Amino acid sequence: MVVSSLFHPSFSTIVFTAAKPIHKNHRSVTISAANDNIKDKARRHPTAANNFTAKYVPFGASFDSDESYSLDEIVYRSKSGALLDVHHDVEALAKFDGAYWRNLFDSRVGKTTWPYGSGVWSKKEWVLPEINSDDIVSTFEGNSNLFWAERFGKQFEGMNDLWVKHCGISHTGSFKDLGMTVLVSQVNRLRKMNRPLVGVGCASTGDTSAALSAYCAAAGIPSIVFLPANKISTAQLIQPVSNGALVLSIDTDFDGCMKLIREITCELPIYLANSLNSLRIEGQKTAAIEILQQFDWQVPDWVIVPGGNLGNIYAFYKGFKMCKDLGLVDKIPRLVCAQAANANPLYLYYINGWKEFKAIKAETTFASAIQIGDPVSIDRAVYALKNSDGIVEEATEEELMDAMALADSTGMFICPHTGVALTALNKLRKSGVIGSSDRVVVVSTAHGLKFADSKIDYHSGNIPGMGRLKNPPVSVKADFGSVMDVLKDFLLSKTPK
Ligand SMILES: Cc1ncc(COP(=O)(O)O)c(C=O)c1O
Ligand SMILES: N[C@@H](CCOP(=O)(O)O)C(=O)O
Repeated sequence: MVVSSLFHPSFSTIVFTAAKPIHKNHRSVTISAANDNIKDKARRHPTAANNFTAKYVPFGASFDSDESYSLDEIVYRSKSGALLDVHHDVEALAKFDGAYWRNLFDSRVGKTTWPYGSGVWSKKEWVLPEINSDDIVSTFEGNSNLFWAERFGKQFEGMNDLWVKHCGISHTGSFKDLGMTVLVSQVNRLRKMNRPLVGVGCASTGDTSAALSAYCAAAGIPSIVFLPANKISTAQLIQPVSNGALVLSIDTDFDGCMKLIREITCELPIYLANSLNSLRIEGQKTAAIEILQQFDWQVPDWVIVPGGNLGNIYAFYKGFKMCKDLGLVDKIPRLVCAQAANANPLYLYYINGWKEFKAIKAETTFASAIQIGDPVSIDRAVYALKNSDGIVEEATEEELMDAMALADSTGMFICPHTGVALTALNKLRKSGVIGSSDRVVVVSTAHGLKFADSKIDYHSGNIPGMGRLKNPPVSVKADFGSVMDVLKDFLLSKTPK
Protein backbone atom coordinates (compact mmCIF):
# COMPACT_ATOMS: atom_id res chain seq x y z
CA MET A 1 0.00 0.00 0.00
CA VAL A 2 1.47 3.34 -1.01
CA VAL A 3 0.06 6.34 0.77
CA SER A 4 1.26 9.83 0.01
CA SER A 5 -1.04 11.76 2.33
CA LEU A 6 0.20 13.21 5.59
CA PHE A 7 -3.03 12.11 7.18
CA HIS A 8 -2.72 8.38 6.89
CA PRO A 9 -4.68 6.64 9.69
CA SER A 10 -1.48 5.33 11.30
CA PHE A 11 -0.54 8.90 12.08
CA SER A 12 -3.95 10.29 12.89
CA THR A 13 -4.23 11.77 16.34
CA ILE A 14 -6.43 10.68 19.20
CA VAL A 15 -7.72 13.77 20.99
CA PHE A 16 -8.61 13.73 24.68
CA THR A 17 -10.47 16.89 25.59
CA ALA A 18 -11.83 16.23 29.06
CA ALA A 19 -9.95 17.87 31.93
CA LYS A 20 -9.05 15.36 34.65
CA PRO A 21 -8.95 16.20 38.39
CA ILE A 22 -5.95 14.70 40.21
CA HIS A 23 -5.20 14.79 43.96
CA LYS A 24 -1.90 16.06 45.21
CA ASN A 25 -1.10 17.01 48.83
CA HIS A 26 -4.78 16.72 49.70
CA ARG A 27 -5.64 19.54 47.34
CA SER A 28 -7.61 19.00 44.23
CA VAL A 29 -5.71 20.23 41.16
CA THR A 30 -7.34 20.35 37.76
CA ILE A 31 -5.02 19.84 34.82
CA SER A 32 -6.61 21.62 31.93
CA ALA A 33 -5.52 22.07 28.36
CA ALA A 34 -4.79 25.71 29.14
CA ASN A 35 -2.02 24.70 31.61
CA ASP A 36 -0.49 22.09 29.35
CA ASN A 37 3.24 22.19 28.76
CA ILE A 38 4.51 20.70 25.50
CA LYS A 39 4.89 17.20 27.01
CA ASP A 40 1.35 17.34 28.47
CA LYS A 41 0.08 18.34 25.05
CA ALA A 42 1.87 15.42 23.45
CA ARG A 43 0.29 13.10 26.04
CA ARG A 44 -3.17 14.48 25.27
CA HIS A 45 -2.63 14.12 21.52
CA PRO A 46 -0.67 10.88 21.17
CA THR A 47 0.05 9.68 17.66
CA ALA A 48 -1.64 6.33 17.11
CA ALA A 49 0.55 3.26 17.42
CA ASN A 50 2.34 2.36 14.21
CA ASN A 51 3.97 -0.88 13.22
CA PHE A 52 7.49 0.38 12.87
CA THR A 53 10.16 -1.57 14.71
CA ALA A 54 13.93 -1.66 15.03
CA LYS A 55 16.41 -4.09 16.56
CA TYR A 56 20.14 -4.70 16.85
CA VAL A 57 21.76 -7.08 14.38
CA PRO A 58 25.49 -7.75 13.89
CA PHE A 59 26.98 -5.08 11.63
CA GLY A 60 26.68 -6.20 7.99
CA ALA A 61 23.92 -8.78 8.72
CA SER A 62 20.43 -8.54 7.21
CA PHE A 63 17.18 -7.67 9.04
CA ASP A 64 16.22 -11.37 9.26
CA SER A 65 19.59 -12.39 10.70
CA ASP A 66 19.45 -15.29 13.18
CA GLU A 67 21.25 -13.14 15.70
CA SER A 68 19.34 -10.07 16.83
CA TYR A 69 18.62 -8.21 20.04
CA SER A 70 15.84 -5.96 21.26
CA LEU A 71 16.88 -2.33 21.70
CA ASP A 72 15.79 -2.81 25.33
CA GLU A 73 18.71 -5.20 25.89
CA ILE A 74 22.02 -3.93 27.18
CA VAL A 75 24.36 -5.18 24.48
CA TYR A 76 27.11 -3.48 22.47
CA ARG A 77 28.74 -6.29 20.47
CA SER A 78 27.59 -9.38 18.58
CA LYS A 79 28.43 -12.93 19.75
CA SER A 80 31.52 -12.90 17.53
CA GLY A 81 32.61 -9.54 18.94
CA ALA A 82 31.53 -7.54 15.86
CA LEU A 83 29.89 -4.12 15.99
CA LEU A 84 26.10 -3.99 16.07
CA ASP A 85 23.82 -1.95 13.85
CA VAL A 86 20.26 -0.79 14.43
CA HIS A 87 18.14 -2.30 11.68
CA HIS A 88 14.78 -0.78 10.91
CA ASP A 89 11.94 -2.76 9.43
CA VAL A 90 12.36 -1.15 6.03
CA GLU A 91 9.47 -3.17 4.61
CA ALA A 92 7.06 -1.53 7.05
CA LEU A 93 8.54 1.92 6.40
CA ALA A 94 8.34 1.34 2.63
CA LYS A 95 4.56 0.97 2.84
CA PHE A 96 4.68 4.76 2.69
CA ASP A 97 6.23 6.35 -0.36
CA GLY A 98 9.06 8.89 -0.50
CA ALA A 99 6.67 11.83 -0.89
CA TYR A 100 4.88 10.79 2.29
CA TRP A 101 8.11 10.82 4.32
CA ARG A 102 9.35 14.06 2.78
CA ASN A 103 6.07 15.77 3.62
CA LEU A 104 5.94 14.35 7.12
CA PHE A 105 9.49 15.43 7.96
CA ASP A 106 9.01 18.87 6.36
CA SER A 107 5.76 19.42 8.28
CA ARG A 108 7.59 19.14 11.61
CA VAL A 109 10.34 21.72 11.02
CA GLY A 110 10.21 25.00 12.94
CA LYS A 111 7.60 23.85 15.48
CA THR A 112 7.72 23.25 19.21
CA THR A 113 5.55 20.13 19.13
CA TRP A 114 7.02 17.53 21.51
CA PRO A 115 9.21 15.76 20.49
CA TYR A 116 9.13 16.68 16.79
CA GLY A 117 10.56 20.17 17.28
CA SER A 118 13.91 18.39 17.51
CA GLY A 119 15.72 17.80 14.21
CA VAL A 120 16.39 14.25 15.42
CA TRP A 121 12.93 13.39 16.74
CA SER A 122 11.22 14.94 13.74
CA LYS A 123 12.44 11.69 12.15
CA LYS A 124 11.38 9.55 15.14
CA GLU A 125 9.90 6.72 13.00
CA TRP A 126 13.38 6.23 11.47
CA VAL A 127 15.30 6.68 14.72
CA LEU A 128 13.67 4.91 17.69
CA PRO A 129 10.17 4.10 16.46
CA GLU A 130 9.08 2.30 19.60
CA ILE A 131 10.08 4.76 22.31
CA ASN A 132 7.30 6.55 24.16
CA SER A 133 7.57 10.28 23.49
CA ASP A 134 7.33 10.83 27.24
CA ASP A 135 10.68 9.07 27.77
CA ILE A 136 12.54 11.25 25.29
CA VAL A 137 15.28 13.54 26.63
CA SER A 138 15.72 16.33 24.11
CA THR A 139 17.04 19.87 23.89
CA PHE A 140 15.43 20.32 20.47
CA GLU A 141 18.81 19.58 18.93
CA GLY A 142 19.42 19.44 15.18
CA ASN A 143 17.89 21.70 12.55
CA SER A 144 21.34 23.31 12.39
CA ASN A 145 22.27 26.01 9.92
CA LEU A 146 23.33 25.02 6.41
CA PHE A 147 25.53 27.98 5.58
CA TRP A 148 26.25 29.04 2.00
CA ALA A 149 30.00 29.74 2.17
CA GLU A 150 29.80 32.25 -0.65
CA ARG A 151 32.98 34.22 -0.11
CA PHE A 152 35.15 31.27 0.96
CA GLY A 153 33.89 29.22 -1.98
CA LYS A 154 34.26 31.88 -4.65
CA GLN A 155 37.46 33.54 -3.47
CA PHE A 156 39.50 30.59 -2.25
CA GLU A 157 38.10 27.51 -3.96
CA GLY A 158 36.69 28.89 -7.24
CA MET A 159 33.26 27.46 -6.39
CA ASN A 160 29.73 28.80 -6.40
CA ASP A 161 27.98 26.06 -4.54
CA LEU A 162 29.94 25.42 -1.34
CA TRP A 163 27.99 24.88 1.88
CA VAL A 164 28.95 24.34 5.50
CA LYS A 165 26.61 22.31 7.69
CA HIS A 166 27.10 23.90 11.11
CA CYS A 167 26.40 20.85 13.31
CA GLY A 168 28.44 22.54 16.06
CA ILE A 169 25.92 25.36 16.47
CA SER A 170 24.06 23.16 18.89
CA HIS A 171 23.15 22.74 22.55
CA THR A 172 26.61 21.62 23.75
CA GLY A 173 28.50 22.94 20.73
CA SER A 174 29.04 19.76 18.73
CA PHE A 175 27.25 17.20 16.57
CA LYS A 176 27.35 14.75 19.48
CA ASP A 177 24.01 16.12 20.72
CA LEU A 178 22.31 14.38 17.79
CA GLY A 179 23.35 10.92 18.94
CA MET A 180 23.24 11.61 22.65
CA THR A 181 19.57 12.57 22.74
CA VAL A 182 18.81 9.09 21.38
CA LEU A 183 21.11 7.21 23.70
CA VAL A 184 20.07 9.04 26.88
CA SER A 185 16.38 8.75 25.94
CA GLN A 186 16.77 4.98 25.63
CA VAL A 187 18.59 4.89 29.00
CA ASN A 188 15.72 6.86 30.51
CA ARG A 189 13.32 4.24 29.15
CA LEU A 190 15.47 1.34 30.40
CA ARG A 191 15.67 2.85 33.90
CA LYS A 192 11.88 3.20 33.97
CA MET A 193 11.76 -0.51 33.03
CA ASN A 194 13.95 -1.16 36.10
CA ARG A 195 16.90 -2.34 34.04
CA PRO A 196 20.05 -2.36 36.20
CA LEU A 197 21.62 0.92 35.04
CA VAL A 198 22.93 3.29 37.69
CA GLY A 199 24.72 5.66 35.34
CA VAL A 200 26.04 6.31 31.85
CA GLY A 201 29.73 6.59 30.95
CA CYS A 202 32.02 7.43 28.06
CA ALA A 203 35.61 7.98 27.06
CA SER A 204 36.02 11.28 25.31
CA THR A 205 38.17 13.82 23.56
CA GLY A 206 35.80 16.47 24.91
CA ASP A 207 32.63 16.60 22.84
CA THR A 208 30.96 13.26 23.64
CA SER A 209 31.56 14.00 27.33
CA ALA A 210 29.94 17.43 27.04
CA ALA A 211 26.86 16.02 25.32
CA LEU A 212 26.56 13.03 27.66
CA SER A 213 26.80 15.12 30.81
CA ALA A 214 24.27 17.70 29.56
CA TYR A 215 21.62 15.18 28.49
CA CYS A 216 22.10 13.11 31.65
CA ALA A 217 21.83 16.23 33.79
CA ALA A 218 18.61 17.20 32.00
CA ALA A 219 17.16 13.77 32.84
CA GLY A 220 18.63 13.46 36.35
CA ILE A 221 20.78 10.46 35.40
CA PRO A 222 24.34 10.15 36.82
CA SER A 223 27.10 10.48 34.21
CA ILE A 224 30.77 9.49 34.34
CA VAL A 225 33.33 10.72 31.81
CA PHE A 226 36.89 9.44 31.21
CA LEU A 227 39.05 12.21 29.75
CA PRO A 228 42.70 12.03 28.66
CA ALA A 229 44.49 14.40 31.07
CA ASN A 230 45.60 17.71 29.50
CA LYS A 231 44.46 16.72 26.02
CA ILE A 232 41.15 18.54 25.73
CA SER A 233 40.34 22.24 25.63
CA THR A 234 39.43 24.24 28.75
CA ALA A 235 35.94 24.90 27.40
CA GLN A 236 35.36 21.18 26.85
CA LEU A 237 36.64 20.32 30.34
CA ILE A 238 34.35 22.76 32.10
CA GLN A 239 31.24 21.45 30.33
CA PRO A 240 30.89 18.09 32.19
CA VAL A 241 32.23 19.70 35.38
CA SER A 242 29.39 22.26 35.22
CA ASN A 243 26.78 19.65 34.37
CA GLY A 244 27.64 17.64 37.48
CA ALA A 245 29.28 14.61 35.85
CA LEU A 246 31.92 12.57 37.65
CA VAL A 247 34.96 13.68 35.63
CA LEU A 248 37.99 11.38 35.65
CA SER A 249 41.11 12.98 34.22
CA ILE A 250 43.26 10.00 33.29
CA ASP A 251 46.93 9.96 32.47
CA THR A 252 46.59 8.37 29.05
CA ASP A 253 45.28 9.23 25.58
CA PHE A 254 41.74 8.79 24.18
CA ASP A 255 42.44 5.21 23.05
CA GLY A 256 43.59 4.38 26.60
CA CYS A 257 40.39 5.92 28.04
CA MET A 258 38.28 3.97 25.54
CA LYS A 259 39.90 0.68 26.56
CA LEU A 260 39.24 1.46 30.23
CA ILE A 261 35.58 2.45 29.80
CA ARG A 262 34.91 -0.73 27.82
CA GLU A 263 36.36 -2.83 30.64
CA ILE A 264 34.53 -0.85 33.34
CA THR A 265 31.12 -1.02 31.63
CA CYS A 266 31.46 -4.83 31.54
CA GLU A 267 31.86 -4.88 35.33
CA LEU A 268 29.58 -2.11 36.61
CA PRO A 269 25.96 -1.06 35.89
CA ILE A 270 27.17 1.83 33.74
CA TYR A 271 25.78 2.13 30.20
CA LEU A 272 28.36 2.77 27.47
CA ALA A 273 27.70 6.03 25.60
CA ASN A 274 30.44 6.02 22.96
CA SER A 275 29.53 5.48 19.32
CA LEU A 276 30.54 1.84 19.70
CA ASN A 277 26.94 1.84 20.97
CA SER A 278 24.99 1.91 17.72
CA LEU A 279 22.09 3.91 19.20
CA ARG A 280 24.29 6.99 18.79
CA ILE A 281 24.47 6.49 15.02
CA GLU A 282 20.67 6.60 14.77
CA GLY A 283 20.63 10.20 15.97
CA GLN A 284 23.71 11.31 14.08
CA LYS A 285 22.35 10.01 10.77
CA THR A 286 19.57 12.62 10.91
CA ALA A 287 22.11 15.32 9.95
CA ALA A 288 22.32 13.67 6.51
CA ILE A 289 18.53 13.63 6.15
CA GLU A 290 18.45 17.26 7.27
CA ILE A 291 20.94 18.29 4.56
CA LEU A 292 18.69 16.75 1.88
CA GLN A 293 15.68 18.43 3.43
CA GLN A 294 17.46 21.81 3.47
CA PHE A 295 18.22 21.43 -0.24
CA ASP A 296 14.55 20.67 -0.86
CA TRP A 297 15.47 17.00 -1.34
CA GLN A 298 18.16 17.67 -3.97
CA VAL A 299 21.29 15.55 -3.43
CA PRO A 300 24.66 17.34 -3.15
CA ASP A 301 27.60 15.90 -5.11
CA TRP A 302 29.96 15.62 -2.14
CA VAL A 303 29.82 15.62 1.65
CA ILE A 304 33.10 16.02 3.56
CA VAL A 305 33.25 14.85 7.19
CA PRO A 306 36.19 15.02 9.64
CA GLY A 307 36.83 11.57 11.13
CA GLY A 308 38.22 10.34 14.46
CA ASN A 309 36.46 7.39 16.12
CA LEU A 310 34.66 7.06 12.74
CA GLY A 311 31.04 6.70 13.84
CA ASN A 312 29.95 9.89 12.11
CA ILE A 313 31.06 9.07 8.57
CA TYR A 314 28.97 5.89 8.77
CA ALA A 315 26.05 7.83 10.29
CA PHE A 316 26.04 10.16 7.26
CA TYR A 317 26.15 7.18 4.91
CA LYS A 318 23.29 5.49 6.73
CA GLY A 319 21.11 8.62 6.66
CA PHE A 320 21.63 9.15 2.94
CA LYS A 321 21.17 5.45 2.15
CA MET A 322 17.86 5.23 4.02
CA CYS A 323 16.59 8.25 2.07
CA LYS A 324 17.52 6.53 -1.17
CA ASP A 325 16.12 3.13 -0.17
CA LEU A 326 12.83 4.66 0.92
CA GLY A 327 12.43 6.76 -2.22
CA LEU A 328 12.98 10.26 -0.81
CA VAL A 329 15.90 10.79 -3.24
CA ASP A 330 17.33 8.78 -6.11
CA LYS A 331 21.06 8.73 -5.29
CA ILE A 332 23.54 9.41 -2.49
CA PRO A 333 26.46 11.86 -2.42
CA ARG A 334 30.11 10.81 -2.59
CA LEU A 335 31.61 10.92 0.90
CA VAL A 336 35.02 12.21 1.90
CA CYS A 337 36.47 11.43 5.33
CA ALA A 338 39.15 13.92 6.41
CA GLN A 339 41.75 13.07 9.04
CA ALA A 340 44.55 15.00 10.76
CA ALA A 341 47.90 13.73 9.44
CA ASN A 342 48.94 13.28 13.08
CA ALA A 343 46.03 10.87 13.69
CA ASN A 344 45.44 9.19 10.35
CA PRO A 345 44.92 5.41 10.67
CA LEU A 346 42.02 5.44 8.18
CA TYR A 347 43.98 7.49 5.65
CA LEU A 348 46.91 5.04 5.85
CA TYR A 349 44.54 2.10 5.37
CA TYR A 350 42.92 3.85 2.36
CA ILE A 351 46.16 4.70 0.54
CA ASN A 352 47.29 1.15 1.21
CA GLY A 353 44.33 -0.03 -0.95
CA TRP A 354 42.37 -1.22 2.13
CA LYS A 355 44.90 -4.07 2.45
CA GLU A 356 45.67 -4.13 6.15
CA PHE A 357 44.38 -1.94 8.93
CA LYS A 358 46.89 -0.96 11.58
CA ALA A 359 45.96 1.03 14.66
CA ILE A 360 48.53 3.74 15.38
CA LYS A 361 49.62 5.88 18.30
CA ALA A 362 47.95 9.21 17.49
CA GLU A 363 50.21 12.23 17.89
CA THR A 364 49.17 15.57 19.35
CA THR A 365 47.05 17.64 16.96
CA PHE A 366 45.27 20.99 17.16
CA ALA A 367 42.26 18.98 15.96
CA SER A 368 42.34 17.43 19.43
CA ALA A 369 38.86 15.88 19.28
CA ILE A 370 40.06 13.55 16.51
CA GLN A 371 43.35 12.54 18.11
CA ILE A 372 42.41 8.87 17.88
CA GLY A 373 44.67 6.05 16.67
CA ASP A 374 42.43 3.00 17.12
CA PRO A 375 38.93 4.01 15.95
CA VAL A 376 36.16 1.71 17.18
CA SER A 377 34.07 2.21 14.03
CA ILE A 378 36.75 1.38 11.48
CA ASP A 379 34.59 -1.33 9.84
CA ARG A 380 31.62 1.01 9.61
CA ALA A 381 33.76 3.74 8.02
CA VAL A 382 35.25 1.42 5.40
CA TYR A 383 31.76 0.17 4.52
CA ALA A 384 30.46 3.74 4.15
CA LEU A 385 33.37 4.82 1.97
CA LYS A 386 33.33 1.75 -0.27
CA ASN A 387 29.59 2.09 -0.84
CA SER A 388 29.66 5.81 -1.60
CA ASP A 389 32.65 5.86 -3.96
CA GLY A 390 34.33 7.67 -1.10
CA ILE A 391 37.75 9.18 -0.57
CA VAL A 392 39.98 9.72 2.47
CA GLU A 393 42.19 12.82 2.75
CA GLU A 394 44.50 14.19 5.42
CA ALA A 395 45.65 17.60 6.68
CA THR A 396 48.93 18.61 8.31
CA GLU A 397 48.86 20.84 11.37
CA GLU A 398 49.78 23.92 9.34
CA GLU A 399 47.21 23.14 6.66
CA LEU A 400 44.36 22.67 9.10
CA MET A 401 45.15 25.77 11.14
CA ASP A 402 45.54 27.93 8.02
CA ALA A 403 42.26 26.57 6.62
CA MET A 404 40.53 27.42 9.90
CA ALA A 405 41.98 30.95 9.91
CA LEU A 406 41.02 31.46 6.26
CA ALA A 407 37.44 30.33 6.86
CA ASP A 408 37.21 32.54 9.96
CA SER A 409 38.42 35.51 7.88
CA THR A 410 35.33 35.04 5.68
CA GLY A 411 32.92 35.30 8.60
CA MET A 412 32.86 31.76 9.99
CA PHE A 413 34.24 30.76 13.40
CA ILE A 414 35.03 27.11 12.92
CA CYS A 415 36.84 24.45 14.93
CA PRO A 416 40.17 22.91 13.84
CA HIS A 417 38.37 19.70 12.78
CA THR A 418 36.39 21.69 10.25
CA GLY A 419 39.80 23.07 9.17
CA VAL A 420 40.77 19.45 8.43
CA ALA A 421 37.66 19.02 6.27
CA LEU A 422 38.28 22.30 4.42
CA THR A 423 41.86 21.22 3.73
CA ALA A 424 40.51 18.03 2.17
CA LEU A 425 38.21 20.13 0.00
CA ASN A 426 41.12 22.32 -1.09
CA LYS A 427 43.26 19.30 -2.04
CA LEU A 428 40.44 17.70 -4.01
CA ARG A 429 39.74 20.99 -5.80
CA LYS A 430 43.42 21.36 -6.71
CA SER A 431 43.58 17.82 -8.07
CA GLY A 432 40.37 18.44 -10.05
CA VAL A 433 38.52 15.57 -8.35
CA ILE A 434 35.93 18.06 -7.09
CA GLY A 435 34.75 20.31 -9.91
CA SER A 436 34.08 24.07 -9.75
CA SER A 437 30.33 23.65 -10.20
CA ASP A 438 29.93 20.67 -7.86
CA ARG A 439 27.63 21.15 -4.91
CA VAL A 440 29.73 20.37 -1.83
CA VAL A 441 28.78 20.25 1.85
CA VAL A 442 31.55 20.46 4.44
CA VAL A 443 30.38 19.21 7.82
CA SER A 444 31.46 21.51 10.64
CA THR A 445 31.46 19.31 13.73
CA ALA A 446 32.03 21.64 16.70
CA HIS A 447 31.68 25.28 17.63
CA GLY A 448 34.86 27.36 17.25
CA LEU A 449 34.39 28.86 20.72
CA LYS A 450 35.35 25.49 22.23
CA PHE A 451 38.76 25.86 20.58
CA ALA A 452 39.51 29.51 21.35
CA ASP A 453 42.85 28.52 22.96
CA SER A 454 44.30 27.21 19.70
CA LYS A 455 42.99 30.23 17.78
CA ILE A 456 44.68 32.54 20.32
CA ASP A 457 47.96 30.65 19.93
CA TYR A 458 47.71 30.87 16.15
CA HIS A 459 46.90 34.57 15.98
CA SER A 460 49.48 35.55 18.60
CA GLY A 461 52.18 33.82 16.55
CA ASN A 462 52.93 31.49 19.47
CA ILE A 463 53.15 28.36 17.35
CA PRO A 464 56.62 27.91 15.82
CA GLY A 465 56.48 27.90 12.00
CA MET A 466 52.78 28.81 11.90
CA GLY A 467 50.57 31.88 11.68
CA ARG A 468 50.67 32.81 7.98
CA LEU A 469 47.23 34.37 8.36
CA LYS A 470 47.58 35.68 11.88
CA ASN A 471 45.73 38.83 12.91
CA PRO A 472 46.92 39.76 16.41
CA PRO A 473 45.41 42.64 18.38
CA VAL A 474 47.41 45.90 18.08
CA SER A 475 48.46 47.50 21.37
CA VAL A 476 48.20 51.25 21.13
CA LYS A 477 48.70 54.18 23.49
CA ALA A 478 45.53 55.95 24.67
CA ASP A 479 46.10 59.16 22.71
CA PHE A 480 44.55 60.54 19.52
CA GLY A 481 47.77 60.70 17.47
CA SER A 482 48.80 57.11 18.19
CA VAL A 483 45.33 55.77 17.30
CA MET A 484 45.31 57.88 14.10
CA ASP A 485 48.71 56.51 13.03
CA VAL A 486 47.53 52.94 13.38
CA LEU A 487 44.28 53.63 11.53
CA LYS A 488 46.03 55.44 8.65
CA ASP A 489 48.36 52.47 8.11
CA PHE A 490 45.40 50.09 8.25
CA LEU A 491 43.29 52.10 5.78
CA LEU A 492 46.21 52.50 3.39
CA SER A 493 46.81 48.76 3.40
CA LYS A 494 43.12 48.21 2.54
CA THR A 495 42.80 50.88 -0.16
CA PRO A 496 42.45 49.29 -3.61
CA LYS A 497 45.63 50.02 -5.66
C1 LIG B 1 34.58 18.06 16.85
C2 LIG B 1 34.69 16.67 16.32
N1 LIG B 1 34.83 16.50 15.02
C3 LIG B 1 34.92 15.28 14.48
C4 LIG B 1 34.90 14.16 15.27
C5 LIG B 1 35.00 12.84 14.59
O1 LIG B 1 33.80 12.11 14.68
P1 LIG B 1 33.87 10.54 14.68
O2 LIG B 1 34.56 10.14 15.96
O3 LIG B 1 32.48 10.09 14.65
O4 LIG B 1 34.67 10.14 13.51
C6 LIG B 1 34.79 14.29 16.65
C7 LIG B 1 34.83 13.13 17.56
O5 LIG B 1 35.52 12.18 17.32
C8 LIG B 1 34.65 15.57 17.19
O6 LIG B 1 34.49 15.75 18.49
N1 LIG C 1 35.44 13.13 19.46
C1 LIG C 1 34.85 12.19 20.34
C2 LIG C 1 35.61 10.90 20.44
C3 LIG C 1 34.72 9.77 20.87
O1 LIG C 1 33.83 9.52 19.87
P1 LIG C 1 32.46 8.73 20.02
O2 LIG C 1 31.63 9.30 18.94
O3 LIG C 1 32.79 7.32 19.88
O4 LIG C 1 31.88 9.01 21.36
C4 LIG C 1 34.64 12.88 21.68
O5 LIG C 1 34.30 14.03 21.69
O6 LIG C 1 34.80 12.26 22.71
